[in-house]
Amino acid sequence: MSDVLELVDVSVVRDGRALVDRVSWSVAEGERWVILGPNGAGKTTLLNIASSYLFPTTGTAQILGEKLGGVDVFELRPRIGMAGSALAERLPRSQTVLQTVLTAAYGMTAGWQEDYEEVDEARARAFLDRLGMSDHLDRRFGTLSEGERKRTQIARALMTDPELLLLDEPAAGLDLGGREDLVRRLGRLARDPYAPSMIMVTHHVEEIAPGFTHVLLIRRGKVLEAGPIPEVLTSANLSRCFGLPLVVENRGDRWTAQGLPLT
Ligand SMILES: Nc1ncnc2c1ncn2[C@@H]1O[C@H](COP(=O)(O)OP(=O)(O)OP(=O)(O)O)[C@@H](O)[C@H]1O
Repeated sequence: MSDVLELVDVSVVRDGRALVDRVSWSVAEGERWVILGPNGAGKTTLLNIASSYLFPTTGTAQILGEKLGGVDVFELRPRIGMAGSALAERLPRSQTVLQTVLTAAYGMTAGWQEDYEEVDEARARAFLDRLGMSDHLDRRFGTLSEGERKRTQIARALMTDPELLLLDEPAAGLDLGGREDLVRRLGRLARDPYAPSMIMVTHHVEEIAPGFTHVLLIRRGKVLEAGPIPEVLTSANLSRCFGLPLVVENRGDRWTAQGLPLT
């Protein structure tokens, strides 16, 4: 298996502070990673490097076999699918759901044209169907609920047939039903052998979908642990990561975590 992402001794320094501090991390083809850590730990910073939008201050980052700094990022970016609130803010609110997904095939966030290929439209419809959005194809993106918006974004991220899929807090802001619906859909995607390698940022172990294979725990810019979920996602490691005593439980193929009561 080849690496889709390889960070060696990567730091990102801003105003004299390391947001990400000497991180070495490899993601092999087919792996599905979760990045877990408290607010401000550096999760989004890591994802921004993986998406080629942020270059390390020191260290080297290789994405899909290409070294950041030595490759034209405009050739690299279509190979990476992204869904997250930063991107959602750039999507025009007046575009329909179908248009929102279809424009991704042309590397755009906007610019509806009449001459999109039928084959692209069929693909967009199929991805939206998979994400449970078939009933909303003509709805304006700006009128969607948070959950519908997240699912549209994931369909959009898949549209370019990416080799690496990056999801930044896909379940943030969803109610219980919305979260569980999304986790089921992400689980189906994660278990699909033809789906791209995946990296998902989250704050909650409850949002880890079945089929995800690895977890990276980050705190204050440093990687605490990284490896297969059953080995790394322990009460001791999660307590260290979030800075308070936590009990992690695994039921079936899902995870929960609870703080111990104050004495
Ligand atoms: N451009 C910047 N200049 C200075 N500090 C920054 C910059 N971007 C991010 N930071 C800081 O870097 C730290 C890590 O930010 P990052 O967004 O990666 O954390 P995160 O783990 O994704 O947090 P959250 O869970 O709250 O989204 C934070 O303290 C943030 O305030």
